[in-house]
Amino acid sequence: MVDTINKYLETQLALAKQKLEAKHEIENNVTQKSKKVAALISKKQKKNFQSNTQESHRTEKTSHQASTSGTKSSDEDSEYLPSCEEDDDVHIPNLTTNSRSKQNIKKIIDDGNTTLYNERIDNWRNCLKSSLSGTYEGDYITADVQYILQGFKDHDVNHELQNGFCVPNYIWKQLYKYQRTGVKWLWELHQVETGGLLGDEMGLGKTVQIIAFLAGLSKTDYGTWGGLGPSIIVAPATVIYQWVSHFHFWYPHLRVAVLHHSGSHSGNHNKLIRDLHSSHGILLITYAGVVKYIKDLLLKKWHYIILDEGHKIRNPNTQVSKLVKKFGTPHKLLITGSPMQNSLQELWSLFDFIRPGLLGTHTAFMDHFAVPITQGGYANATEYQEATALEIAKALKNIITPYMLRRTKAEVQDHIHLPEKNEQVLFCALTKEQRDLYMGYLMSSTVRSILDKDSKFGDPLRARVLVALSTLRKICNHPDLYLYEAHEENEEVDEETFGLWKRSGKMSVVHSLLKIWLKQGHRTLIFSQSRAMLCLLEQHLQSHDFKYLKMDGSVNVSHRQNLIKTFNENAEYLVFLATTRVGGLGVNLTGADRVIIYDPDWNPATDNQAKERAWRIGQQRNVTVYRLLSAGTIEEKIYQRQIFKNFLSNKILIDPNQKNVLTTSTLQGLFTLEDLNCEGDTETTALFKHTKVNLTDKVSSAEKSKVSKSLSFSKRKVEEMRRKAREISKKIKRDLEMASADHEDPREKYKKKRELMLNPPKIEEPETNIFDDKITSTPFECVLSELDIVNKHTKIDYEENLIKDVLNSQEGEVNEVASESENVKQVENTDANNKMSEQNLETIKDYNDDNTRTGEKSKSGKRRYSSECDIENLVKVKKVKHKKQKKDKDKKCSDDDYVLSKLFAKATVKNALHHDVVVGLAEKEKRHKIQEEAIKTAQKAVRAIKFSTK
Ligand SMILES: Nc1ncnc2c1ncn2[C@@H]1O[C@H](COP(=O)(O)OP(=O)(O)OP(=O)(O)O)[C@@H](O)[C@H]1O
Repeated sequence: MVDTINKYLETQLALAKQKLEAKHEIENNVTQKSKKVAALISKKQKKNFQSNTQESHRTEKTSHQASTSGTKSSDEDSEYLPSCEEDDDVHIPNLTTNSRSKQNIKKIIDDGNTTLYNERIDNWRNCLKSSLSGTYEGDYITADVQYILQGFKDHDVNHELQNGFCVPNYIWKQLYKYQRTGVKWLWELHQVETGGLLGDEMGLGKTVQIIAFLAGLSKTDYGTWGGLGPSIIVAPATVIYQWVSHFHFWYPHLRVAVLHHSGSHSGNHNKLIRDLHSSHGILLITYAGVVKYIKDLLLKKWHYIILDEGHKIRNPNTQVSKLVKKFGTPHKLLITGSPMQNSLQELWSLFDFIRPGLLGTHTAFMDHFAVPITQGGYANATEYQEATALEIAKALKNIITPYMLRRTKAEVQDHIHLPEKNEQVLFCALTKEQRDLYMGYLMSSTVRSILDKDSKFGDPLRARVLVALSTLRKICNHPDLYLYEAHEENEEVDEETFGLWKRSGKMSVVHSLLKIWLKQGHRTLIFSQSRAMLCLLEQHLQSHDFKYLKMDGSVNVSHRQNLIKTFNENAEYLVFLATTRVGGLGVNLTGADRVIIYDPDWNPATDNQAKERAWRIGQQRNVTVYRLLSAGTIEEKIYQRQIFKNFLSNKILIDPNQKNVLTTSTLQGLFTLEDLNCEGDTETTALFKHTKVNLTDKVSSAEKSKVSKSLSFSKRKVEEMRRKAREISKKIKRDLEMASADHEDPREKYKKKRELMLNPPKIEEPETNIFDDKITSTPFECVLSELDIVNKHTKIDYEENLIKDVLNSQEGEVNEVASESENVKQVENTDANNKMSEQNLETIKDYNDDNTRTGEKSKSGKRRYSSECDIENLVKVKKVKHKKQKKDKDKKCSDDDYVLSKLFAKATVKNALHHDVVVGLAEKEKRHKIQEEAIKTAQKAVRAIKFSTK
């Protein structure tokens, strides 16, 4: 035993030495220029830290206010500070200004100005009249006019629902079935005077459902307002005019005014509030606007307050979160496609708005719900913790289900028939220059001060880490974003080479992609976190004569909607450039069928929101999304973190490759530059090997068939091999059980358990269908998948707790059973409390029933869910597809394969992963684990009953 430990330590020592030597060699190869630049930048950063620290001491009081206001960092809501949405951007020289193609975009006009409003209403009435008489020649197309032009005569008839609720026929008939369910649900909530969260996945028409409901309300004589009273919709700046144009299209009758400096009203804002209030209209306002005008808004009574992209109030401590909760009405709706992004606390904050008190006080919720659920999700959680977490999560689901409606695209695919989506992560090679600069910066005093615990830097470590990470990200994007920081004020910029695509690995990939897509006739959305990067991309597009449009924080809010419309309707624009924050939320960009996410965000929801701009209702073509990552760099770590924010599965965390993943939690892990392993894989592709895009499979199908032939076995042989595998795995299990019964040395036991976890024996997949439809269709499960409960996990606490777990495993058993039964009691009580409110909301039951039915269908038809879950199932999906669809898919595959083969050939892309398969596998593993745990919980319950009778 001592021998083994010694041997192990020796190997580790040898490995560490080898690593150190390799590191020295790399460091020696860093050029003098790179070291000099890094030193200069580090010096500047240090100076900034010092002046910032002094500044922050001086303005401590005011900065505290700003940090809790939630407005400064609220990106696109910067209408009062037009271009400060991406604070840490470098201001690079604008070489593009002279030749910049003019974006001649018209404004959308809201109804803030009474004269203009009356003109619009007259125009609409004329259009209606002329369409009815068959002489329509207007320029204002609305949903009712469109309906008449399609030959229908009943546009002014209402569709009556339960308790006299009337929705105009022309709207009702154009809604998808699930949207009708949504409208009914909103009406149910209205009648019981409560708020709700409409959480449908992005692009399923939440806006339309809300407008249909409000239109219905205005047609229904009900309640103190006798229909629809004056209401407020709060939305991010980019989408407020989208609301205007949706209202003007679907329900032109209603007055919709924007309270924002871009709005059409003139004069005092109080006058607008008064006018709008008396005409029972809709006041559209940004989140920043709420903070600014809260006093005047609270002076009036409002019927509805609706938060679009309501996840913006997920942090309960921001000023805006606190202020929106001050409106007195019970009719509060929150709309978001990403209800929970990071933690359960966020869910609490959202529900604290729609139904204050439902989830208790913040402290009580954190103690009794958030903490146990979070603990149960850790890889090292005990069985008791896991079971408790599961039960509490179920109880939480029961509480919130009546007030939350969420449907996924997969669930409603039979209604909306979205085209296919292919999403891949491309690992791009850094250029030589980038590598050199990256290594140079890693050796700089800023990074050294972070890694050196005894460093004498006075400023907070956190600030230094953030600056260093953002500097590394700049190098990943383009060397010039970094080098420009070292520029002296009067230094000339070399216009020939500044921002040149060849100098950045990712930009080279963009260059190749755009060239190919131009030939293939695709149109592209490019998202970047950074405005400076967007400028470099813009310069590139101009020099290659690509027609493009660009939207970032500097574009006037009232122009944004028309910019989007122009792109969607005008195919000559090949590229739409946007910052992820301004263009990635809420808008419809279905004109594009290709999406490039140039740099990843720490929060996976931000990137997910961005990519959903193209893949939504209205998209006719297959969509391909490429996320670009610089291989081996900080971007890969960010991506891993993104994935693990989506992972709740213990099994994934105890994957043989987990060591690599968990190192991302250490500072050292973040400040390294990883090389490819011996198989040519990056860190992430090695982790998710099974999801790797393997072109050779498709390219040389002839060869493949040769190989498969030579490796084929008879059925009998396969059966025999399976039997053997089963026997072996049983034996290993038996041995392990016997070993634990022998009370062997806990260290030895730990080693064995760890070994087994790292190299699990191949056990056949159980036959059970883990995609149990009930689980899949439960909204809360979808939400849970976005819950981050493993991200704080580190390798060290994993290992330490694993040892503890092994040592405690015997004594824990009895205690667990006792305390668990107590826990079950608590949960039962919560269940009972919530039964009352559930009874009132019949629609939700209808919806769930509906889902179960569709689920059954899918079980036998093997149509849905599977495509998101594993590659094998994907093949099956292909097989059952209609011929034409198959042809489309094949075409898309060959298009995408062609693109990838080109990129691989140029060695600009090192590897590619199927993003949705990576996330889908995690989902599958999660459900598998949950089901296993449910079984264990049931077994324990039986044991508890037996135990209690003894
Ligand atoms: N019933 C419908 N008929 C026609 N078009 C529809 C219908 N429902 C939705 N759409 C269209 O689908 C697109 C997406 O709708 P919408 O913007 O309301 O989605 P969303 O769920 O609010 O998305 P996000 O979460 O991204 O904001 C819009 O272009 C909208 O006009």
